[in-house]
Amino acid sequence: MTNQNVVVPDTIGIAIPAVTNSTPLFPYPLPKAASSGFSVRRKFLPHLELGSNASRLNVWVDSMKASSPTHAKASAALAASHSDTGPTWMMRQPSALSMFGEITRASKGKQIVMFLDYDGTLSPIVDDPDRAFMSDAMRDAVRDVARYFPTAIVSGRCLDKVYNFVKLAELCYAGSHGMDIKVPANRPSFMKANAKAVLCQPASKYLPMIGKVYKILLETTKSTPGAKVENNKFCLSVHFRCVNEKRWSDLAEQVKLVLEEYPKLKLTLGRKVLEIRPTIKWDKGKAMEFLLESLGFANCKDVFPVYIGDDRTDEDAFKVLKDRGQGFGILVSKIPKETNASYSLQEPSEVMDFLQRLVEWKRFSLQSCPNV
Ligand SMILES: O=P(O)(O)OC[C@H]1O[C@H](O[C@H]2O[C@H](CO)[C@@H](O)[C@H](O)[C@H]2O)[C@H](O)[C@@H](O)[C@@H]1O
Repeated sequence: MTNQNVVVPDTIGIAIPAVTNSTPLFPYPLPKAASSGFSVRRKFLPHLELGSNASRLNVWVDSMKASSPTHAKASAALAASHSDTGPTWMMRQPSALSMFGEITRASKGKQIVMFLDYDGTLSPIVDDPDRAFMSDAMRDAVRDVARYFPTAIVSGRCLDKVYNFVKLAELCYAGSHGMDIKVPANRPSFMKANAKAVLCQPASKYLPMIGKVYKILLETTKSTPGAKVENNKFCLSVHFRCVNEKRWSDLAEQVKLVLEEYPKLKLTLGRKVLEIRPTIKWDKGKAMEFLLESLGFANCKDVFPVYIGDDRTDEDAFKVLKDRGQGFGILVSKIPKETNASYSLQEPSEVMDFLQRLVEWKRFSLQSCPNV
C-alpha cells in the first residue's frame, strides 16, 4: 500500500539558525539528513518535500536527538552564542518585552485581541502531559488580560483538557488544534455587538475514526516503555519525551505504519510528539480567523490580533497575521527558529511579564484617557 499521509515537517526539536555553509555554528554532529546535503535553513519550512515520508520522519527523529540531553549542552552553547547579540535572531525577532513601546504604539486606536497557545506558552514543558499545570500567577495574568482584551486559548489539547488547566470561563477556547471552538455567550461588553456564542467543530465526522486509531495506537505502542498516546478528541498525540531515544525511530515507524491504513488522517510533528489529525484544511490560523469573525472583527480595520505560541503549529497563525498585515505573532523560544512571528519571548515567565505589562499599560491609558 502506498502511504498517502502527508507528513509535514512541523516543529523540529532543535532550532538551527539560517547560516552560510562556512559558518562553524554546529559544535555537535548535525542530524544525518541535514549533514547529507539537505539545506539547514529549508528544514523549517512547512510542506517541504524531503522524499519519502520515512525520510521526513527520520529528519524529525534525528533533529530531536540533536536537541536531546546528549547534545543539549552544545545546543545551549549555540543558543547562548546567538542570544541578544546574535544578528539573525534578535534583529529579526526582537524581544516583545524590549520592544513593548513599539508594540503598543502600533496598536494605537485598535482593539487588541489576544490569542494564547497553552503548552510551552502558558505552562512550562514537562515530562508528563497530564501535569502541565499553569501557575496561579499566570492564571491571574491571563484573567487580567481578558478583562481588557478579548482573549482566546488556542491549543493542540482537547477543549475540556485545556479548559481544566486554564479554568477561566470568560475566555474563548479552540482545542484540538482549532478543530473544537467554543465562544462563550456571556462575553464581556468590549466584544462587538454582533458577536455570538459559537461552537465550531469542522472535523466532527472524523470522531469515530480518531477513536478507532486511538485504540490501535494504544495497543501498538504499549511495548515501548515511556510512550504515551493522548486522545485530544479530534486529534491524537503520540509522546516521545519519556521514550529512550534509541527507540524513537522504531516508534515513529510504528505510528507511520498504523497511519498508512488511514489516508484521511495525517501526521504532523511537534515538540517530542507526533500529532495525528484529519487531512481537512483547518489549523490554528484558520481557527484564529474564525474566532475573529465570531467576535465581530471580520473585515475590521481597527483590530490588532496578537498571537503568542511556541510550536510549529502556531506558525499557521503567525503566517495569517503576517499575510493580513494586522497585529503580529510572538514566538516563545530560547533558541533561534525560522518563524513568521515578529517578536520573541524566551519562556512562559516572559509571556507572563508581557501580559502583565499589557494590562498595566491599558490601565494607565484608561486612567489618563478614559475614552481609549
Ligand atoms: O498547542 P499546544 O497547547 O502547545 O499543544 C501541543 C501539544 O502540547 C502537549 O505536548 C507538549 O507539552 C507536554 C507537557 O509539557 C510535553 O510533555 C510534550 O512533550 C509536548 O509535546 C500536549 O500533551 C499535546 O497533546 C499537544 O499536542
